Amino acid sequence: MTVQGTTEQDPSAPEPFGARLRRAMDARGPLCVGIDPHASLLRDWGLNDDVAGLERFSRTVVEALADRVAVLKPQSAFFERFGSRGIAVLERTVAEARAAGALVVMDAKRGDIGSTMGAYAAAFLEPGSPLFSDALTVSPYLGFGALEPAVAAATASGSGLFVLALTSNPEGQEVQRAVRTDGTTVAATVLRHLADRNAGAEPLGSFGAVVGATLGDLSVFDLAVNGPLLAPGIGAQGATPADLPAVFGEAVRNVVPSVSRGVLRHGPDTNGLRNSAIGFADEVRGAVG
Ligand SMILES: O=C(O)c1cc(=O)[nH]c(=O)n1[C@@H]1O[C@H](COP(=O)(O)O)[C@@H](O)[C@H]1O
Repeated sequence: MTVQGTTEQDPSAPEPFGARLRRAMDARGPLCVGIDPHASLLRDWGLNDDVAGLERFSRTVVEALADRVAVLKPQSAFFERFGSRGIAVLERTVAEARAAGALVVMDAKRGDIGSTMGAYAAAFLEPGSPLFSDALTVSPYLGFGALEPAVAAATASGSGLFVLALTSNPEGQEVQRAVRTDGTTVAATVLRHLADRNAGAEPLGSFGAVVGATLGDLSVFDLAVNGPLLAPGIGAQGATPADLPAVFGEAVRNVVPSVSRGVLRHGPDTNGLRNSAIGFADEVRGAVG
């Protein structure tokens, strides 16, 4: 309910993801490290490409980083490839990372018709679910409105979404930069929906966009969605923290740069992982101010 221009908060409502993320970014620096247990990384770490190797890898990343980086982002595919035992490792990874103080963004890129989207929302955004996470990556390419059950679940549980808008891979452009009959691009439409969802939220909305750090000048897009901008592509895909101001302009203050292999290649030594993450976080602070 709105009273004299302020929004009355239900004191029993969970704190929204956007507020929790802003605090974590201020306290720990704006950095997300991806947990992507590639078979090649398991090998490089001296681990077998099996469930035990997956568990050791994920535990090591959580032990090294969950008490110091703002966000950890497990990539579900690398766990799913081991079937139910891999999913069990993912469940433990999420729980242990959250218990150690990191916000967990589940990178599962889900998106389906609304009635099925409700089941994905139940899996990742409802408290009590074994894979409950602070936020989920979702695809709007069945229509932004099809994501409504996830928006509703996130609002109820104080979690968030990161909606694919302008992805870091070059192939994304044929879909995302396609021009609609009204002359706007598909990506601009996704960004506008996000701005609507986040209107009035303080200090930051809970509905973020995924916008690749690899994309060069994005000034034709209105990135002022009052929500976080998850920016993968730093490190292995060639972008650097120094690129962020030129890519994001004024919106850079809401960017959460994301690095996976660029940090993970410094394992299994926990100090190697920590120093790499600290190095990226310092570079981001230097570039963003
Ligand atoms: O949603 C994502 O995180 C994502 C979106 C995108 O546009 N590009 C992108 O690379 N990602 C993910 O970010 C991670 C990038 O990993 P690195 O290239 O190793 O840093 C992978 O887990 C990708 O699936």
